[in-house]
Amino acid sequence: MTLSVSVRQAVGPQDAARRDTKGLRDGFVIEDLFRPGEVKLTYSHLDRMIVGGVVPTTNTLVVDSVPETGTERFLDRREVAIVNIGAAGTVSVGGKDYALGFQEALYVGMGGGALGFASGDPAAPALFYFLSAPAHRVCPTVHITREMAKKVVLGSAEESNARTINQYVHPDVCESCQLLVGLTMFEPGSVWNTMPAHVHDRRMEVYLYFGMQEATRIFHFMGEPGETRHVVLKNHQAVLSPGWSIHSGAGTGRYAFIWAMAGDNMSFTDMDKVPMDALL
Ligand SMILES: O=C[C@H](O)[C@@H](O)CC(=O)C(=O)O
Ligand SMILES: [Zn+2]
Repeated sequence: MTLSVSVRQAVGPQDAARRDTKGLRDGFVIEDLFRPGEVKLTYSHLDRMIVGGVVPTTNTLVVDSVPETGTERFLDRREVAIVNIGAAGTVSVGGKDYALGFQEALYVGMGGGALGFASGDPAAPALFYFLSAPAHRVCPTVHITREMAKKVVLGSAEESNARTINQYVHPDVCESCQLLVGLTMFEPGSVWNTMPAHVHDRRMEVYLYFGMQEATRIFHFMGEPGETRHVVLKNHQAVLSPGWSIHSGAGTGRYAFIWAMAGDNMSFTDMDKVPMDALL
């Protein structure tokens, strides 16, 4: 089977607070996204976000019909954003090809048609990170280059969190219905993301950590501010964040991450900052 879908039901805060490590990981961590020759999708019931990895090798991989959506074609009532975190590859949308280099993205609007994924070199495949949310109108397909991203510089070396948030799918860069997607990169030696932490009950969020050495680990903090837990993540693992949960991590070495959100509004700055005193 080249396309597989696993479903994650929503987990509430009281349930999450009682879970052990395995229970937390089963609910929130996506461990195995990028398998050569496969499309691996996770259908989350958090705002119905679909999170996946597509790694074409010798053959083109196609995403066109996914039974879990209950629609004839995958994009009939959905939009998708694809970010390439591997070697050069091509995404075709309804027959039109878009060459996507490292850290380039493609937004495809509702009704875009079949998606085809190919790698330039099967021995050094593209790694397509795939994010899809329900959509209500057609927005144009946009190839988003690294230069097009809107850059927000945050943090400081003293706080170990000097970083740049590159906003890719964002109202100032590329129109979408629900999806907000970007890529956060760090200055050398800075390892903390999103601290002070925040929540946004209006939107879910998912982080994909990448660009890490084999031995590097992320300690990702989640949970209600007064009831925090951590999960330990390796390179290329993702973690789902419900609206009630903080989402902040520290790496034992260099990393980058892709954040993506879907939900009730498109306002990136609509966050409820969590005072440090509220964290327990
Ligand atoms: O709601 C927005 C998200 O949590 C991220 O954009 C935060 C982030 O990239 C960072 O602070 O490093
Ligand atoms: Zn957030």
